[in-house]
Amino acid sequence: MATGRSHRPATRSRGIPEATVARLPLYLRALTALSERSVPTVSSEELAAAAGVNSAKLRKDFSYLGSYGTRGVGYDVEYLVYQISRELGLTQDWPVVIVGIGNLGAALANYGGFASRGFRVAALLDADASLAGRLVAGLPVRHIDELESIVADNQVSIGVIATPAGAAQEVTDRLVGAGVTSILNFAPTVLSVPDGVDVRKVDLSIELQILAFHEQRKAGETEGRQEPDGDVPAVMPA
Ligand SMILES: NC(=O)c1ccc[n+]([C@@H]2O[C@H](COP(=O)([O-])OP(=O)(O)OC[C@H]3O[C@@H](n4cnc5c(N)ncnc54)[C@H](O)[C@@H]3O)[C@@H](O)[C@H]2O)c1
Repeated sequence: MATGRSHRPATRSRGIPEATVARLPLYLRALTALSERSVPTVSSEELAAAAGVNSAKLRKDFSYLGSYGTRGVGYDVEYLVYQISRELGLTQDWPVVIVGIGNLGAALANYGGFASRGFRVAALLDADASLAGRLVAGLPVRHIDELESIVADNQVSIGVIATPAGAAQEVTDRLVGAGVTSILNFAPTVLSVPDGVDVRKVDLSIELQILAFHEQRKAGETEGRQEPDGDVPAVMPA
């Protein structure tokens, strides 16, 4: 979910809808798995199932890329990997900085999936001077006061925030002031950013709360089925 003050259009350049953009990484993950198994072609139905998407939607999404597949053969896996990677801007490297190297920041720094997808961790930054110089995932933690020079020297355009919520806006302002235009925010707070800056928010606790909601409903349905006459709902509606 994008947050912040900036109003982003519903479609991106070349008229690709945001909803399609959001599914491209799902197709890419499924296609990469096929590519690793040296599978040359894939049908829209197979790929849709692997990506967890409806196949008509997949065909529509691929039509925005100008990719229609070949009847009876399907889509060329390698070419589609290239096309989607290019569309997502993954054919170039994106240096990122991670700010806040506590439990989460260190776990993110150790996550191999960034580098393998072209997101090079340029620096790890923290306000705690006692952490400076400590190696995390092979990189020395650097003091937040170095943020501006690191962003400029490495042409960083993506910042990852893993600080406590109370520090996240201040860190955002510094990142934006230094020239960062995309932020991945793990802190549980809404960030304000100027136009032209994209913010994506990741919050596992929100995902868990949604699962809790579904669990509660499932439990209610099961208990409801167990009622002898089924008249009395196990969970009273709010
Ligand atoms: N999105 C999620 O799913 C998810 C999951 C876990 C944690 N979190 C959030 O991630 C954040 C970090 O959690 P944690 O457990 O790693 O906390 P932590 O206390 O272990 O680490 C926070 C780090 O941020 C640093 N910091 C504080 N202010 C700073 C500033 N102004 N500039 C730079 N660094 C600063 C601290 O020195 C510390 O090293 C919290 O906001 C937490 O709520 C989110």
